[in-house]
Amino acid sequence: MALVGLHAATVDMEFIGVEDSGDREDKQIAVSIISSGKNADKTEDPDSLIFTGFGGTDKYHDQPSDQKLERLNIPLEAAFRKKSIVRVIRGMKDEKRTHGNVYIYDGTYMITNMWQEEGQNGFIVFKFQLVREPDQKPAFGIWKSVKNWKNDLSTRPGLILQDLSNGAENLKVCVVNEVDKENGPSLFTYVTSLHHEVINIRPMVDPCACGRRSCGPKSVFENISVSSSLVISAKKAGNVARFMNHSCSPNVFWQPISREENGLWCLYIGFFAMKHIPPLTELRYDYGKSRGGGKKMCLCRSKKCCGSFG
Ligand SMILES: C[S@@+](CC[C@H](N)C(=O)[O-])C[C@H]1O[C@@H](n2cnc3c(N)ncnc32)[C@H](O)[C@@H]1O
Repeated sequence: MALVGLHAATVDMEFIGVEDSGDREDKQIAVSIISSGKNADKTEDPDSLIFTGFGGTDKYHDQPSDQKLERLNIPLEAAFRKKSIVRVIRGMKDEKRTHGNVYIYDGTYMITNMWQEEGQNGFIVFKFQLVREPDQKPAFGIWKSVKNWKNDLSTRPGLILQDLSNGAENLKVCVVNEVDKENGPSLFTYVTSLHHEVINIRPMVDPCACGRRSCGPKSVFENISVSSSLVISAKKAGNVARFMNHSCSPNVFWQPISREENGLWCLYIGFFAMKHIPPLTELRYDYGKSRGGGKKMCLCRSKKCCGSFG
């Protein structure tokens, strides 16, 4: 199938992608749509939407005449009749943006129904009902939920505590358990900086031997051995990173990093992305395994899960 066109239909950012269907009867079939979420497109249900057909409008975006089964309504009708899959991008107003919408790719849908009805101006419009295919990760639905939670955090499912940081962080750190009845850590202090004993690693300045003027001094670390039993523990106190879970298919990795603070070098644990991480994805790293295999049963549910960790 060759991609025939991606057509802009109205200024509300309603697009449909159309392919040559290879069928003599149905020359073109809709393969993707962008719904602006404005006008008559119903967006309350995150798993379905009603998409309004095209046509019947004038340059002032009024609708002075009926929509007909022509132009872009034809490939939509073909996708309905053939029960073919349509990729959907859904738009939503976002208060942080003064112009336009936020658009989110929401996976595959199927056109399950189409009908005609009287539109706002009294003329006939086409309506297409699209239902999201099952077993897909939430995308638009999550975005909508987060918007609702921002307005009223108590509506968030599994919420135990609204802000674990008690105002110490700019954004609230919610404690949520959607899995079982456990109530989260009882003896835990939220801290935003590392509480540590001074670790005596000092950089020494070494003049470079290359002789070039532009070349500055070299910094080398004083070769002292840090005790091999050095432990950074977040058991009783820590920040949000302390709640990151293990995964056998992690999206971040950890690394010790040293940072100078008031002339002293301090060790931290830094987390770095291993791949592109879409918004609202849980950050998880590989806890590793002790020799002879992990001691805890792993519930990471990734395809590559090896059953245990720790
Ligand atoms: C550093 S805490 C992570 C935060 C923890 N989920 C919590 O609510 O406090 C580590 C503990 O979380 C649990 N955990 C983390 N990842 C897990 C996984 N993939 N499977 C099962 N339990 C896990 C284990 O009980 C582990 O000892």
